[in-house]
Amino acid sequence: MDIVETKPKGRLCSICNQNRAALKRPKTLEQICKDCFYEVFEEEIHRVIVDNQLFKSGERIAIGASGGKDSTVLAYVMSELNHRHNYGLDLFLLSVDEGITGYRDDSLETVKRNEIQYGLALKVVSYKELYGWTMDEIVKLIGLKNNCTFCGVFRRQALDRGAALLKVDKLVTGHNADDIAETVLLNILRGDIARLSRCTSITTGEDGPIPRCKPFKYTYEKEIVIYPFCCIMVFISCLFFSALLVFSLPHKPCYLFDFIFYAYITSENLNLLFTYAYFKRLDYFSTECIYSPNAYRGFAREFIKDLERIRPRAILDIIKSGEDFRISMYTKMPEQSNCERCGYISSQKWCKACVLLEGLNRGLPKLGIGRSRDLNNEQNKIIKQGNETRSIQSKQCGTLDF
Ligand SMILES: Nc1ncnc2c1ncn2[C@@H]1O[C@H](COP(=O)(O)OP(=O)(O)OP(=O)(O)O)[C@@H](O)[C@H]1O
Repeated sequence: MDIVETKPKGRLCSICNQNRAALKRPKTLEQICKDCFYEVFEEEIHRVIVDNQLFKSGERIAIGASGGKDSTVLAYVMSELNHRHNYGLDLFLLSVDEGITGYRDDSLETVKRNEIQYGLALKVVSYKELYGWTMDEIVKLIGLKNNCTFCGVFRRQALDRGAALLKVDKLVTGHNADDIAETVLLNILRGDIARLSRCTSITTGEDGPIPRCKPFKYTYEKEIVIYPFCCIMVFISCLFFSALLVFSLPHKPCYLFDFIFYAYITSENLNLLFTYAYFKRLDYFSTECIYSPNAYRGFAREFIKDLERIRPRAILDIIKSGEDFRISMYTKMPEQSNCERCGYISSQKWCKACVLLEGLNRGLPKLGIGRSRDLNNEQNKIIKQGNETRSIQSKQCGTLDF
């Protein structure tokens, strides 16, 4: 009996030219099949790891695991590549519990499932344990405005403290290309030259206690995941507009065929929208933080998404511009030393976390908020007073050693 080769219906994958294309890559606009997508997605990350010599065999690596899309995909891809390419790494999941009821408690449940699914040991450190405060308590005191400052500063240190407890050599985070482009733009908008000069580095903190790496530096967020909810919204709105277009024209019955055709095209395009986390059926938590009205970053994000729509390379170009910035020799850069209070790396006498914490403990939470040059005087005052009265008023930092 002759075997009749049946060609798959629809557009073929532009890489293997055999299977039906299942998505359009946001980065390159190529239409490719699922299997080729897995391969190029994972191998691009492997190349980034190898070309930048991110790890050495035998190293212990903590994966900052929030339970969100990026870090879940990172944990999955890192353990896959570790096996496939024999990196010889000892991988761990590290989560920070900020104490946000209805958000972080739920996402931590996801990380606990990932611990079992990927067979990686999990360590959780909490703000309560480290600082004596949960984000719920902080927001009760300060309200929603500026709460991201507390959360961001505390998380950065909490990750380092957790990594020190795990005795790891490096920490990896799921910051993706979109996050990095946003940060470049924000640092330009804020005139923060010190941060601008380091925010595009794939590895940071090499002079500090635990270097951090971003293996997703060149990975587009849209390739990691597009929420099914977004897709459903796209689907509904496409249907709505095609119906509007078709039925607003004369000779309605003649256009019924067009309507069905539009609906078909829409569902075809919808098929192209689902991405890595979706195809791989990864278990991640997909709710935004309930306390995150970070309007300025949100504005930068929207701006970059608009640029990306017109020119998909815009994200990579912004990162490239950030990398190529050269800082004038005459620009005064902050000198790094150590916090006199907790020993954490800092360019001031006290690190930002200690200043924020002192403000919270004294019932003056706004003292730690604001531009750093306005803060120096305030900080010095707090430090002076803090040294005099700390034993009476301060809650102690947690017992975890840094
Ligand atoms: N609570 C946390 N515990 C551990 N790691 C965290 C935590 N929050 C953030 N991270 C790390 O920092 C990275 C960037 O986090 P951020 O919240 O800025 O972005 P995100 O795009 O929402 O990431 P994700 O989808 O992984 O939550 C995360 O991918 C993760 O590696």
